[in-house]
Amino acid sequence: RITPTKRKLPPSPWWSLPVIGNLHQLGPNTHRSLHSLSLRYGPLMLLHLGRVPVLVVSCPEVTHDIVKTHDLKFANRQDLKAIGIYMKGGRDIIFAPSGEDWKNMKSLCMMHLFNNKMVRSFEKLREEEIKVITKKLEEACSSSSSVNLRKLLMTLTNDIMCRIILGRKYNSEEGGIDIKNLVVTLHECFGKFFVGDFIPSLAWIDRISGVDAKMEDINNKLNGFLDSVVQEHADREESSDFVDMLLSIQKDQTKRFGLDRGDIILILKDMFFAGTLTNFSVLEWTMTELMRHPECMKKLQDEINSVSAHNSNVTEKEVEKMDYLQCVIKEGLRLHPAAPLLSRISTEDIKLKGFDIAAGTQVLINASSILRNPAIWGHDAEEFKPERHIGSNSEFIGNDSKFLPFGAGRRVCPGLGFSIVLSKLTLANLVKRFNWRVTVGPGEDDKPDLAEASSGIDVRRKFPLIVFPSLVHA
Ligand code: HEM
Repeated sequence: RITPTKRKLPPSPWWSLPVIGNLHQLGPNTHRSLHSLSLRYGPLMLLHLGRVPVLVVSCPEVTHDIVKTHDLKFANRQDLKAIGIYMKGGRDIIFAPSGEDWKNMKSLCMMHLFNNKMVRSFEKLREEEIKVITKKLEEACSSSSSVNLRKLLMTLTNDIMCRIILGRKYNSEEGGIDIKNLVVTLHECFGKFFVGDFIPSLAWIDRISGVDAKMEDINNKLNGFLDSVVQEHADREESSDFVDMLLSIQKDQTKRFGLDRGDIILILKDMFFAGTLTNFSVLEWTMTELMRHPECMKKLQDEINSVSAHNSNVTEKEVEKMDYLQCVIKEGLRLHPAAPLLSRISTEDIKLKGFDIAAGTQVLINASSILRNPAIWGHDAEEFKPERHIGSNSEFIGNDSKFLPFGAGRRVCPGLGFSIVLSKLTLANLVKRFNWRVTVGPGEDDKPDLAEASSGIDVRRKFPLIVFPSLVHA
């Protein structure tokens, strides 16, 4: 290990308090506070959150070192109390340390859910569900009533995921438990401040304040619900969805890699936990930006109409020909990455940009700060400008460390292909069929706001996007 006296440490804010360290310098939107601090202390900055050293990275060069060059040494994520409650000692994909089990589970999801062929096979299902929401929007148009677009998009993405993963929809309209409400509450619990994570000697405060118990409670509810769904599948003959596939692997004794009921529940929980809020949030933010930039909305409408001239819904084949749509989605994700902070932990002592980083240092890559950096994106970095992506080589997969809305390296998001197809199809249909306003009639300031709210993991609009749609060809 590097001896403390010889260490060259990254800059730290000078105002660090006893016991809490730099905790008081973080506001409710952590990615924003970290960005402001990095403007003063540089793109590689060491904070002390209570007793925990946290390296904050806000530049693509060091990000590349972490997620590519030294990927193996940064392959694990930080260990938090909420994660312990979520995993209950089991094996999952999002938080588990990288190793054989994690690799097998991730490959299993890639093979049976997220490879290109599987993603394409869900085309009809996606188109059916999009028709359901366009019908609801048409009804709102005819009665000139407002629509909570967040609620609609959340239902859409959740219904699609439920059908693909669990075989049918689980929402309040279908009766019974609404899985998305459980997932949203679980996310909110992750966003709560667990004192014990940073000041272990004060961990008792979490028990008294009830954050532990609330998280345990919601986690148990979600586990219980998923367990009952798995049992329903185990009790029937037919085999058609992802749960059936997981159960068949569990039964197959010849497989090198075995799954038990706890593993199956954790994999399913991961899919909903990682896929629910991210998907709708990207769509809600992109619609927000399009409504704030009518010239971009018009350009997108023109592209969609030129490729998809008929009167019915846009299809996936058509969407693939739309270059500007791709730029719009990239720009939406650039300004509003659903997961603005990528979490890692160093497993060995290492040098980064000449600084000594000790093993066990938590690392937060501030993807959102990199995605808005004027030195990278130009003086108009804060502006929504899809044209900046025309001819760009930055792919969603994380080949370019300045554009990492889905992360990169071995921990890259496995659901990205699925999400991009869904985002494109949904957006194309919403924009082709409807005009959008935030007020009933022509208003002076007809623009949705950009206020953010962070749950600690994701960043969504602070207030749901309430809109008045009208039919384009009315
Ligand atoms: C627009 C939608 C989405 C966005 C923006 C997004 C973004 C991300 C990001 C930034 C990460 C962290 C990557 C890293 O640390 O390098 C991640 C991880 C992950 N995502 Fe997504 N995601 C989306 C949709 C989904 C969906 C639909 C699923 C599954 C149904 C999913 C499953 C996962 C899983 C399992 C991980 C953990 C991967 C690992 O640790 O190896 N995501 N996602």
